[in-house]
Amino acid sequence: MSARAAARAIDALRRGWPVAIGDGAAVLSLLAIETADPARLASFDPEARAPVLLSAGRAATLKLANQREAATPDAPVMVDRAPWLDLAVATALADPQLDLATPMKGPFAAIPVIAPDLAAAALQLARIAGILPAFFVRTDAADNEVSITPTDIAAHEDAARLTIAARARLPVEGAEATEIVAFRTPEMPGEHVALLIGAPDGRPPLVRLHSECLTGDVLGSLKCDCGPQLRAAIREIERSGWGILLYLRQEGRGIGLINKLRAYALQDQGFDTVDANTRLGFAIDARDFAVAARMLTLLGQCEIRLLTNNPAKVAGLEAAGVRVIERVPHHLPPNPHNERYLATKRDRTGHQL
Ligand SMILES: Nc1nc2c(ncn2[C@@H]2O[C@H](COP(=O)(O)OP(=O)(O)OP(=O)(O)O)[C@@H](O)[C@H]2O)c(=O)[nH]1
Ligand SMILES: [Zn+2]
Repeated sequence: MSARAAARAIDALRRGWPVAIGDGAAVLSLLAIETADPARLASFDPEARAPVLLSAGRAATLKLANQREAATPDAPVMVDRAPWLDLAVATALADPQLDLATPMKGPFAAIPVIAPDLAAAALQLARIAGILPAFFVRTDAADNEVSITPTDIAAHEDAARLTIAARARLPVEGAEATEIVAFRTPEMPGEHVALLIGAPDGRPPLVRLHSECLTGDVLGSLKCDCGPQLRAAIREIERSGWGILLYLRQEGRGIGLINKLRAYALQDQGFDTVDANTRLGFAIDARDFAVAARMLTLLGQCEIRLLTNNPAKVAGLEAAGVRVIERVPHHLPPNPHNERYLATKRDRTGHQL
């Protein structure tokens, strides 16, 4: 297992360099479409034979000729290479921003996915790297390519590797008796933090899992309810006597800031938050709440009350061994810009009202 391999692979993909994923039995060599250029594509695939790896959500959006219904939007699909499928066409396949502007060439045909486990790992790596989940693929590795295994990628998001790195007193607005605890793993670029608010009194703590939202938390975006929810959670925990706010670096429900902003651009075209993620080729919610469970466990809290409207957070914590004895609703008044977003969460992602 090499964490270094995953870090190098992420760096390579973002720079437009090829990466090989192998598991001993097979290898897939990948060139990310978002960061490729024509010269790199030509040297990666001189005979223009490499098929395109996409996610099922993207393939369904593109109405690929023989695309079978896949179980999840982030499952792998491969598209046969045709001579006219050059980088510009591949970019239109990868990037939904162009869907309404570019009349699709085609017909595109799906082929059986080569090395499905490796292909799924490749899409996961794209999400971690914050790039569009779309690649040219070859089934051999070139010399000098960064090479990586699915285990390396899994280690990158392995909650068990999380440890406490620092803690300090941090009076915050609305809760002056607060301590901040920062966590990290060797691999993860973003540090998760916990605010311990008030003093433990023997009762299970009131806990809020807050996923990072730069636009809402910091910039005051009205498109979502994150900023007000964050500040209200601190006040409510303080009022309850004591509890914990986990600030999880899961920007954009785990797809990263750039891809979230791509989803916002699709929302500007009329798609809702669910369809925008699917059209980009990501799961509707890519977060893994095992990381939150691990943080609570490291803080010695295995039984909690949870401030949320999202049953998936309850289920995620329970599955990772934290008992949620009560779900406490966390609603804030809507504004004209986030009404539709909140309605979509209620109607399509199981949020409770
Ligand atoms: N991909 C994507 N992410 C979004 C969008 N709007 C907000 N987010 C992200 O969604 C997350 C908000 O999550 P939370 O408020 O913690 O959780 P929740 O699932 O709404 O559940 P609650 O606990 O009921 O608030 C943050 O990571 C935001 O960046 C969107 O349109 N697309
Ligand atoms: Zn937000």
